[in-house]
This record gives sequence, C-alpha cells and structure tokens, in this order.
Amino acid sequence: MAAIDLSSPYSPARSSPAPLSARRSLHLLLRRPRRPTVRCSLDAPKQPQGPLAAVAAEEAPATRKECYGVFCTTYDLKADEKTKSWKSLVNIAVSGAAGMISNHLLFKLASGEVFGPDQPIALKLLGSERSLQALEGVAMELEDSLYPLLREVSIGIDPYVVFEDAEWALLIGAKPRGPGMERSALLDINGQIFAEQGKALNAVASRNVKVIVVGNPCNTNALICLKNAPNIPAKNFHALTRLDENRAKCQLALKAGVFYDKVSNVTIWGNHSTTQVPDFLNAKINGRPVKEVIKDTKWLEEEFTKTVQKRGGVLIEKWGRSSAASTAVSIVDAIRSLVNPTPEGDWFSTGVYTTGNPYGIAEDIVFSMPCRSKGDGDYELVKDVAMDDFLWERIKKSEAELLAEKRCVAHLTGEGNAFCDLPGDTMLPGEM
Ligand SMILES: NC(=O)C1=CN([C@@H]2O[C@H](COP(=O)(O)OP(=O)(O)OC[C@H]3O[C@@H](n4cnc5c(N)ncnc54)[C@H](OP(=O)(O)O)[C@@H]3O)[C@@H](O)[C@H]2O)C=CC1
Ligand SMILES: O=C([O-])CC(=O)C(=O)O
Repeated sequence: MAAIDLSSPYSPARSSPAPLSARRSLHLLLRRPRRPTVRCSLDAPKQPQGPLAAVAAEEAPATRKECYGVFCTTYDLKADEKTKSWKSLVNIAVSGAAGMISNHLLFKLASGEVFGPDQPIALKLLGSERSLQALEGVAMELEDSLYPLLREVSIGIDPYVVFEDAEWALLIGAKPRGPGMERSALLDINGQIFAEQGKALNAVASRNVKVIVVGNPCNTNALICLKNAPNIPAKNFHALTRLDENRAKCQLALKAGVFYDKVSNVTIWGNHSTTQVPDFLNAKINGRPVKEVIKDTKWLEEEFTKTVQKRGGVLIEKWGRSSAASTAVSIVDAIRSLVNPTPEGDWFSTGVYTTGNPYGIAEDIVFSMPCRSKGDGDYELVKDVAMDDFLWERIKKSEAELLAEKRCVAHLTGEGNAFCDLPGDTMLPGEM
C-alpha cells in the first residue's frame, strides 16, 4: 500500500509524473484558503453529503484515515501486467463539469478514447456552490463506471485549487445568454469568469497547460483568459470551433452524397458565431476541390454557409436545448487533433491567438484558422490556403465582430475602459 500523508493538502498522486503506484482517490476540494484535502466517500454511511462532508471532515483529527470506495483502493500498477507500459498520469481540469456537455465529455476522457489506451488520467472537476451536489453525482457515476485509466477524481469550486498542475484545461462552464439579455452583458458576466480562471491557470497550472475554451462567446472568452495568464504561452489557448467544422463536413457530405470521412481540408474562419465562415473554396471531397464536386455555387454561398452558421439554433428549436453530445465529440476531436499527427495534406480548425498570422487577420484576437499538429500538443498555422473575394469579405466581417467584442471587454484584458459597439446582428450559433 502507498503511504498516505493526511497532513498534506495534496494527494500522493497529485504531482506529475505520478508514481505508478499512485492512489486512486476522490477528493473534495473547496475554496481558498487551502485546506487539507478531504478524502470522503460519496456513499459512506453516516457521513454528511455535499459541502457539509468537507466541513465535518475538516473538524476531524488530522490523523483520521477516512477513505471509502473504489477511488481509495491502492493499486500497485507495476505489478499489473497490463499497465506496465502505461504513461505518466495526465491532469485534466474541466470547468462546468456538472453541465450537459461535460456529462458526455468526462466519460469519453475516462474511457481512453481521447488520450489513448495507455494514458492514465486524473480528472479535476470545477463546479460552483450551486452545482457542488450535482458534481458529487457526476463523480459517483465516474466511480461506478470502473474505468481502469481513471486514477483520480477531484471536485471543487475554487479554480486556484482545481487547476493545480493541470496539463489540460477544458473550460466549459459559462452562463447561458437568457431571454432579453444583451450580448454585452453576456460578454461581461462570462468574461469575468474567464478572467478569474485565466489568473488561476497562470498561478497554479502546468506552465505548458493547453486550454480549450468552450463556454460562449468562446473566442473572446479565450482572449480574456490568455490575457490574464501572461506566464502561459498565448499559443496554448484555443477557442472551440471544431463543432462548426464537423457541422460543415456533414453538410458537404450530404450535398455530395458521400460519407463524411471523404470530406477534408475544411476550415472555419473567424468567430464561433453567426459570422463564422465555413470555407468551401479550400475544402475537398475525395481529395478534389469541393467546387469541382458540388457545382451548385449558389447553394455553397448561401444555403451551406447559413446552415452551418445557424445549425446550433435550429438544433435548439428541435431539441429544446443546445448541442451537448456533438459538442463533447468535437472537444474530443479537437484534443485528438493536437495529440496525434495531422494526416498528410489535411488540417483542422481551431480558434487561436492571431499574433504573427500569415493571412493579414488583425493581430491580438482569437480567430479560427486552419492548423496542423505533429501530435505533440502544439500546432502550426497552415500558410498556403487560397483566398478569394467571397471568402475575404466574410472573414473581414467576422474579424470586425471580434474586434468589437474585444473593445467591449477591454476592462477584463487590461486594456483600459471598455466601449461596446457590437454589430446588431451579432449572435451565437445557438441563437436565432
Ligand atoms: N464552442 C462551442 O462550439 C459550443 C459552446 N457551447 C457553450 O458551452 C457552454 C456550456 O454549455 P452546456 O454544458 O450545454 O451548459 P449547461 O447549462 O449544461 O452547463 C453550463 C455550466 O456553466 C456553469 N456556469 C458558470 N457560470 C454560470 C452562471 N453565471 N450561471 C449559470 N451557469 C453558470 C454552470 O456550472 P457551475 O454552476 O458549476 O458553474 C453550468 O453547469 C455554454 O456557454 C454554451 O454556450 C455550447 C455548444 C457549442
Ligand atoms: O449558442 C450556444 O450555446 C450553442 C452553440 O454555441 C452551438 O450550438 O454552436
């Protein structure tokens, strides 16, 4: 059995690379000032649940060895033939972990389909006071799923604790835009969340943490986050536009009558909003330019573009809630595109910091562009894509929207007073 230091606020498996004899445990991590980690069981008899469990345990003597359930079992992985070739533990932080997208994503992460069957992971789940109880439920479901690669689960409400040593941060939690709410108000409320989380990542995450911002408006949230994390390379921050790319591939496949694995080189340019530009000029079907395969230019310019831009809203009308499962799949795709080499000749779309971009896009915003990866978690921009007037005109509109969003959050990026002059038709894909 691994020795357990209950006087330490951190678990023995916390540092990375973790010893392979790492303890599998479920922690409950609460607000600063940091407290001793509480190891508790979600089904422990006579133990209070939720925040009370932490309080009760905190009052307990430091030597009290409370530990229940499967996450407290100590495994000597070296002794297990199957795990001899496993890599070091990877710490993955997820915010909005009790939300709908996370409810799909966490199980994919734990199954091994994202990082691979030889990659043990620790999940560090960020919620809030309002979601802590639900977060415990999520942790219980993870517990009951018996994933061999899931070595550690922590839940908490303080990003400075939950993001400690995170090597990936999947930032999903954000307030949804309610009826009658101005987009500027949404930018401000969510911007504050991402400013705080950027600061927390800057303070406690791995220096090379890769950050994928999902919570909307994700491009500008990503910009706010990176501006508040000056010690982390700006290049490491992404805004999720992979769902838009997947939606575009699906529409092109439908129109051409092919399966969607025949569609490649699809770029989403710009903002994850209704100004996004799905690029059919450079996209390919069966290795041939889309325009050679789909001769209906009017459809490409009008219907295809609009369908992709508004897909999220149509789905909400039908389903009554926003895309959650397909968003989780697209987060998986986005991560896999960074940890696996991009197939020869192809690329993927992701919203990245524009500094030094070769396309003439305004500097200092987060803009979706075509990228490639060697599979090391990093990426490079694809430089040789064609541009025409149709594409460029629309790219400039999305750029203008992002520049307006940026002016609106200047108070959160350290660039002075905010001035909000957002274009009237600015909308998220999920809005109609
Ligand atoms: N980029 C993309 O392609 C897509 C982005 N999205 C965006 O992802 C985000 C999450 O979506 P989804 O999981 O479906 O949403 P849910 O409503 O299911 O969950 C969102 C989570 O956000 C958290 N949250 C943070 N701050 C607030 C707040 N002020 N008020 C209310 N909730 C808050 C809540 O968790 P807690 O209480 O724990 O903080 C909640 O669990 C949304 O912003 C959505 O617009 C959705 C689809 C596609
Ligand atoms: O607007 C939303 O919350 C949903 C969204 O981003 C999408 O479906 O692309």
